[in-house]
Amino acid sequence: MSTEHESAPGSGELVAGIDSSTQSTKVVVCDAASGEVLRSASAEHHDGTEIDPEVWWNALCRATDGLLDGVSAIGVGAQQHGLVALDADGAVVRPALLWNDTRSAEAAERITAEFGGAAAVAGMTGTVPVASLTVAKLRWMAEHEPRLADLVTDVVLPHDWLTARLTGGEYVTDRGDASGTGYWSPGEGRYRHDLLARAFGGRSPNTPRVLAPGEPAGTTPSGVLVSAGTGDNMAAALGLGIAPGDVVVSLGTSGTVFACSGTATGDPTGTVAGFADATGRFLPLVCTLNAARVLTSTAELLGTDNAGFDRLARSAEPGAGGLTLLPYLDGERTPNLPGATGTLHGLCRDNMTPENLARAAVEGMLCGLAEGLDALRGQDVPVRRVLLIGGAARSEAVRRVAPGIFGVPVTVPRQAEYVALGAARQAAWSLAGTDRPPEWPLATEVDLPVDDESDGARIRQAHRSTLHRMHPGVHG
Ligand SMILES: Nc1ncnc2c1ncn2[C@@H]1O[C@H](COP(=O)(O)OP(=O)(O)O)[C@@H](O)[C@H]1O
Ligand SMILES: O=C(CO)[C@@H](O)[C@H](O)COP(=O)(O)O
Repeated sequence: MSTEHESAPGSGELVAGIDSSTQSTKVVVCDAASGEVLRSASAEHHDGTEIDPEVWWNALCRATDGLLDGVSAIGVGAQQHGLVALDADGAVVRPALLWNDTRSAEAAERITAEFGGAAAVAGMTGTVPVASLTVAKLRWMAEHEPRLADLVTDVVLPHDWLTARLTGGEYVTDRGDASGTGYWSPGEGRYRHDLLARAFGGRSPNTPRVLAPGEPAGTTPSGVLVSAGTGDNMAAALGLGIAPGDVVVSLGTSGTVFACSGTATGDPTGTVAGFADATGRFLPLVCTLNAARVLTSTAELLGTDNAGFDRLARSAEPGAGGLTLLPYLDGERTPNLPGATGTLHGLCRDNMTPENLARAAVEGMLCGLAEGLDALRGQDVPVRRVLLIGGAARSEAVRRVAPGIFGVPVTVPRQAEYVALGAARQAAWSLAGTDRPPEWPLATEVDLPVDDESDGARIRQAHRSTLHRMHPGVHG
């Protein structure tokens, strides 16, 4: 466990936000009125694509140990989509299957066809099922673990499970996280139990009650208010307080590109997931499976750490001497290539240097996300600037390369755990009982202009031609 920061408490009420993401749990304690972060801590999870939810609970307990004194309300943001399948006694029937587990890829294809095809299902739930979605994981379970599937009475998501652990009460969720299941309609604001039953062998298990934005979930046994919680990307949007024209690019385990929108989307190509947000609006989002770990794995290969990797990447020329990396190290979700592996293209004796390899990793990761920005534009989402967050946004190399590849100015907000901050802001909202969340100012660390678009365009073109050479079926 690490406690990262401590300063004098503010005068007002305190709220806490938790981010239970893929690699770790982070906690911030904030002043409820201003959002100023007063205390923070984190605890690691172990690697893998399935995990016993007790690991999240233990990490939450370690990270919050001694941190919550004086806190009046708490909120949980957590990784989206994970399947927590429970039996009649409330016990998990198997470890949770996470968003980055690709075993459900064929199941996703089958249910998309059964639901009437991509356009039809995008119209019903906003999102075309891929391996990540809860609905695909349920089908996989029904097909491959039928005896366990028979035991399932309730299906909840990671944040629902943690929230209920805090309250000791019924399972509840919010519209943001519910929208990532594949059996909830953001446009209609209701579950599609018919789709859930069709995916799960004809039977629809219980699903958590969907709370209204700002509605509390309950209290802890010691009387601390617990807010509804939400998915991690929805929490980040709330933590950043994004406005029209702002698009968030989050470089965590996943790479996500998202914006808030007043209208529900339903992209029939499946690239843009039509999620809901935590405030009553919508959150069109593109997700890649390979982001920060592309950099950390390349650093490991090169025998260096994050700082050394950064120095290498920054000393190579734009275009990495002709190297392109398709960084599908864990398969890929966008483009939908769950079984893919990575490709390093264009090697010759002259360009085969650690510097070029590091730079190709940065460019390859960012090119995938730039495709996401284009896909959002295709859904009429305005893209005026990118807000860059997540672990890999700390990388100086990423910061230098991103504006050129994205073709729009990039703002790096002041370093903070924005998922945890958004969960804390939701807690402050529930505590205040107001119609809207409290206004918390967003501080900027640096604004990065686009200084050489032509490099970015050239790099993206090289990335696209490698993609089409290796995966000719991918459109775009
Ligand atoms: N300076 C850096 N350069 C590259 N990657 C970094 C840097 N700092 C942290 N990371 C990586 O960011 C990732 C964690 O990011 P985070 O947003 O917390 O992920 P998640 O929310 O998915 O758990 C880790 O893989 C970590 O190694
Ligand atoms: O599946 C998605 C979004 O649809 C992921 O963004 C997960 O929500 C996990 O996020 P991180 O652990 O990378 O923050």
